[in-house]
Amino acid sequence: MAALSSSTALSSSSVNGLHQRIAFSSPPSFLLPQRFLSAKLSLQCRRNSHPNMVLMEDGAAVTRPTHVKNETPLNELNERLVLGTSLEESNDAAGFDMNGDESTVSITVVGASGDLAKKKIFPALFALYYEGFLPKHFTIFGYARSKMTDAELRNMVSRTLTCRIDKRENCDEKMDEFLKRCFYHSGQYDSQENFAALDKKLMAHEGGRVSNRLFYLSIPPNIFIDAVRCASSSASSGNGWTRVIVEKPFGRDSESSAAMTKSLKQYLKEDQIFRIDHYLGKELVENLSVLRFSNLIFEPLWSRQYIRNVQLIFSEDFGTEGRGGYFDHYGIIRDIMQNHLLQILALFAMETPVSLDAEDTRNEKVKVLRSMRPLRLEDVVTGQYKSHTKGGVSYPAYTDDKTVSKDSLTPTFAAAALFIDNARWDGVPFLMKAGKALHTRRTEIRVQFRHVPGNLYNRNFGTDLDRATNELVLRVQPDEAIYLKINNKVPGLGMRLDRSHLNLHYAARYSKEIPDAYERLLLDAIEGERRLFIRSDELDAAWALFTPLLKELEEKKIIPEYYPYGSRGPVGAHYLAARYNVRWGDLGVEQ
Ligand SMILES: NC(=O)C1=CN([C@@H]2O[C@H](COP(=O)(O)OP(=O)(O)OC[C@H]3O[C@@H](n4cnc5c(N)ncnc54)[C@H](OP(=O)(O)O)[C@@H]3O)[C@@H](O)[C@H]2O)C=CC1
Ligand SMILES: O=C1O[C@H](COP(=O)(O)O)[C@@H](O)[C@H](O)[C@H]1O
Repeated sequence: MAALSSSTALSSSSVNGLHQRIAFSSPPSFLLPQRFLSAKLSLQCRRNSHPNMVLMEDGAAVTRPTHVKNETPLNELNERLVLGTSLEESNDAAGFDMNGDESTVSITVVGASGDLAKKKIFPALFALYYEGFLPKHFTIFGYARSKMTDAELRNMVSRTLTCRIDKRENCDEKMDEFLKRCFYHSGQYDSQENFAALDKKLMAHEGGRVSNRLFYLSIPPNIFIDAVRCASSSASSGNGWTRVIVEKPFGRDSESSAAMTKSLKQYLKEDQIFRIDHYLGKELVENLSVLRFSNLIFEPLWSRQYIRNVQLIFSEDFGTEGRGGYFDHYGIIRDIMQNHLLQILALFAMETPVSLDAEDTRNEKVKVLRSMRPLRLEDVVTGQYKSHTKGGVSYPAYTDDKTVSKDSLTPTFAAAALFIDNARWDGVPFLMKAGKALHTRRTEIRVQFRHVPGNLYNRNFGTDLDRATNELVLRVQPDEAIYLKINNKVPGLGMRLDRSHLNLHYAARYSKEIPDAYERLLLDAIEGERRLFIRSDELDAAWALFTPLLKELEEKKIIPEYYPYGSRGPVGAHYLAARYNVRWGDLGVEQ
């Protein structure tokens, strides 16, 4: 923050490096990044004599990747904590010393009375606490204009907390302990005085330790900058790190996004800004790189040579109920495509990063985004849901929402064809489809492969050869799964071919509940791991692709294709796909 000297900027690589771990489970040996460093693990880490390997409680060997630069021996880190160091060094130490007595982490949820705070942020913080991922000394503050006492905040938060389905031991006790660490401060978002009063309370809780502060901006975007300005001048840490999580929307186009970045950078350095895209915290999205880069059967196929098209599909079976005011200003392209789906696309299509370090991954994402063609109007179909009655139940039209104008042309559905003009992906259509009020709630990545050349079994497939190609599906949600459609012989004396799924169904394979995306991202922000957050040049590249299209849609007042609430969306999406010789994978009988 402006008030912070340059020495408060976090030097990321050493912290990231220490927290980036690879776990090898028992046979079959499968490579998984296991980045979590629980308080317990830090302790074990220090006890272990081998600098690169520790044993988890479940017996898995956990190693620190050898590529990590600037690794600081653990005992040296501890020594530095005790001896006192420059701010930058204490940043590293404080970030790592999750179990130590010397540092604290204070998390301030700005906009604590709001929907996102209740629905996602407090429950995620509790889950982290329950699992032992929060440091020994932490405090949570809610900040908003609403008048509330600490007890009222705790009461509000307690109604949102649940225990893991797979772990319920001591849950009530843990909730009580957690709630005792939650406090509330009422204030205006543009008041330095109010933030200064928050600062005093934070200091009292920090008790003279190295103070690390995380502010989560869970407020509407028009007040982001006020809040950052006040937090920076009146409530940033004096001797540790200060980080700010910023929620989307990051502007509405290239210009407004650049203006927001410029304003944020008046008060924060880029490495203090954690722009969140919660899709990057989803388990299956994290697994995308693992699947691709750690399996020989996939990595060599990942190009135009073998992949015919890629589909990124997001659908929700509910409308904008309750969020129409926000949504009408943005529409589905800005709400889902320009961020969530494009981020997945970038991860999918990027070249192999030099390492798992945040900057290496983000560099590759920027490169691939900058190799993409800006969207053209003819490659996009938009839609808006209309009312529909089914089984005696009436479902509203988008424009029935009182906060939406009756003549709104805002798309609640869009399908688009995107292209990456580089050697790997030349000519491969990347199709995106996102919609609200559709027939199902689902997010998936579909990879359709080419035909086997000169396939011996062509005549056994019948006339529709498309049906015989392989398809890899990553079902991000719900009911996470990765399955590969293959061709096999139907058992028996004849030669009949069938399509089957090789299926990694998470619920069947793993008994552990999958953490919510916000848990992963909050923990990353606390640990200073930036890999899953959006860097400003990524954001610029993402907006550059969509801004001309968004302007054209609005200037030409393009009328969306109306589709009934609960349907599969506009038929235009099929024509668009057909133009590129693609069939949407989510529509067939056999999905
Ligand atoms: N809700 C969701 O599911 C998602 C939200 N987001 C983003 O997260 C952020 C927070 O979202 P959400 O919790 O839904 O937002 P809310 O509309 O619930 O606002 C959060 C809090 O901000 C304060 N606030 C609201 N409007 C104003 C205003 N005009 N001026 C000053 N203060 C205001 C209110 O607190 P008080 O009056 O007490 O000060 C409110 O409780 C937004 O940027 C949103 O775009 C992103 C993804 C999903
Ligand atoms: O960012 C957003 O995401 C939600 C969907 O998130 P999910 O994790 O529930 O899939 C979407 O409903 C909302 O419109 C959008 O702003």
